[in-house]
Amino acid sequence: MPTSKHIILAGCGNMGYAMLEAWISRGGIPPRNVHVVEPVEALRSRAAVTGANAYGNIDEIDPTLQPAIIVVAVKPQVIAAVLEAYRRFASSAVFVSLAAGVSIETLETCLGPCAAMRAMPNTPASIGQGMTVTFANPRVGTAQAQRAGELLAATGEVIAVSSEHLVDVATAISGSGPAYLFHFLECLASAGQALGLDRETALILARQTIRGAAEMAATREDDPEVLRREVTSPNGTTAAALEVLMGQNALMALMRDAAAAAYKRAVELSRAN
Ligand SMILES: NC(=O)C1=CN([C@@H]2O[C@H](COP(=O)(O)OP(=O)(O)OC[C@H]3O[C@@H](n4cnc5c(N)ncnc54)[C@H](OP(=O)(O)O)[C@@H]3O)[C@@H](O)[C@H]2O)C=CC1
Ligand SMILES: O=C(O)[C@@H]1CCC=N1
Repeated sequence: MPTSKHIILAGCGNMGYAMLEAWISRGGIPPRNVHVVEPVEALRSRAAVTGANAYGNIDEIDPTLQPAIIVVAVKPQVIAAVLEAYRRFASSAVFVSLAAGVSIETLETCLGPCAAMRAMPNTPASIGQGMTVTFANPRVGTAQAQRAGELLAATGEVIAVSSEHLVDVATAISGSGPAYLFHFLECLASAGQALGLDRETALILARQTIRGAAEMAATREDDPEVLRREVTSPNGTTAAALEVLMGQNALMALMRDAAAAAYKRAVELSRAN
């Protein structure tokens, strides 16, 4: 039997669509090989614009279709109910679940014994700048792992971890991380407004500063501390600000608390599912 090239994407909301955009615009995946299942009409139409096949329900798919990979991008709270209809693919396809906190054990409870992976991506996947952390069960064969890895690599960097709980840790750092940065952007712009800039100018300054700093951090191999020190003149303006941010480890403690709260929630979700 020839190897199937078909991919099912179950759920095409924020994260599913970010992946779909990357697969088609950067990953060289022919849209005709992608089958999106999404009940929300507007999201289904958005997916169809990429050229992918779009269905409101898994039962609308050609019953003879044998997908190689099924990417599950529905909310953790509904995944068990959703997977029921996918059991028929459990003996042939590799399942890649993006759901935060949903364990491999839960996936296998829903699907029966199957090749199952967890992948924790983030929304910069849509522009090929994503970070995805993966963990696979032993049923995932070498060829399946390679094909799933290639699919995820179209969205940016991919790292495989050897312990499942590290996927929950990654959820708290890279999965949710873009939201922390977007909030930092909001905060920096708001500070600019408080000091007298209009909102539009404050956002331009904050956005380009974050873009430039992120690019520098990504392209230079120095420790971030080195980059920070380069900005900080002795007794200058940055030192004055960092005294507020770093005094008593203020931002460090806040960041650790925030990430710990995200991790705790991932663990709660794993118990609820
Ligand atoms: N957003 C992010 O940055 C990240 C999200 N994730 C994970 O990705 C998953 C999806 O998150 P996100 O995209 O934000 O959520 P969204 O709610 O934006 O997207 C999920 C979509 O799945 C749809 N859906 C519900 N039931 C089915 C079904 N039976 N078949 C197909 N689709 C269905 C939902 O419809 P309806 O609204 O009607 O229920 C919704 O449109 C979650 O498990 C999350 O943990 C992981 C990393 C990052
Ligand atoms: O907020 C969430 O639960 C999902 C998982 C990581 C990012 N978004």
